Amino acid sequence: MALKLHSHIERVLWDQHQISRRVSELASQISADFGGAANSDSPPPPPPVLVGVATGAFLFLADLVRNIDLPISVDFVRADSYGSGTISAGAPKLSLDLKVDVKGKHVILVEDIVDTGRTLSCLIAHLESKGASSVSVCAFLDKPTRRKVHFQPLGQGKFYKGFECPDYFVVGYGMDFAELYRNLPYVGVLKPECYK
Ligand SMILES: O=P(O)(O)OC[C@H]1O[C@H](OP(=O)(O)OP(=O)(O)O)[C@H](O)[C@@H]1O
Ligand code: HPA
Repeated sequence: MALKLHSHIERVLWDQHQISRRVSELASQISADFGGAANSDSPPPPPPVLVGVATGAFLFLADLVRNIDLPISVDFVRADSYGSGTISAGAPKLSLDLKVDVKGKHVILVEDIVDTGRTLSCLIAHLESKGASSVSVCAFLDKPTRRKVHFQPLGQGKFYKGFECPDYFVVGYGMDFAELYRNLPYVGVLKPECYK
């Protein structure tokens, strides 16, 4: 395998400019939805807790929260199912739990990618069991053609999506293959020889 990172990429699907534009649109949408109407007499909803799904969401979460104009909290969970391969190994296991108490709070789960839907389905159920009053999902990429498990946001929660992803195993902007390529600033598809 060649040493230079970018030479491993066959095709870029979303570059840095497209990513940053879309992330700021998502952040504006969240700020508007959770900020309350400027001309309303009713109090704004309590600020949400943004929960990043480690490890893949780390860059998306960092960019998203810096564009949200509300006093939010940030936390992490981890649910492992892919190991070092490209196929989901089945039911995910929670291996890192929340620090923040989400009881009675609005939570936004921040994901890099939704594929089979197993991770989100497991995490939404977990947050419900912890008493969250709503759970929204903000996923940078959605691969709907791969869905195996239907999940639904909890309560008044919404599903915010960055881009719809074709059925490729993608890397970059937090997403890995065998724990590599997370540091690519764009999303791309690896050259076939790099999947070995
Ligand atoms: O919809 P699903 O089929 O459940 O797949 C989506 C999940 O898979 C990846 O996580 P992974 O388990 O690979 O861990 P990582 O975030 O550490 O890369 C990705 O970050 C999502 O969390
Ligand atoms: O396409 C993908 N890339 C990286 N991680 C993933 N987890 C599910 N799908 C993917």
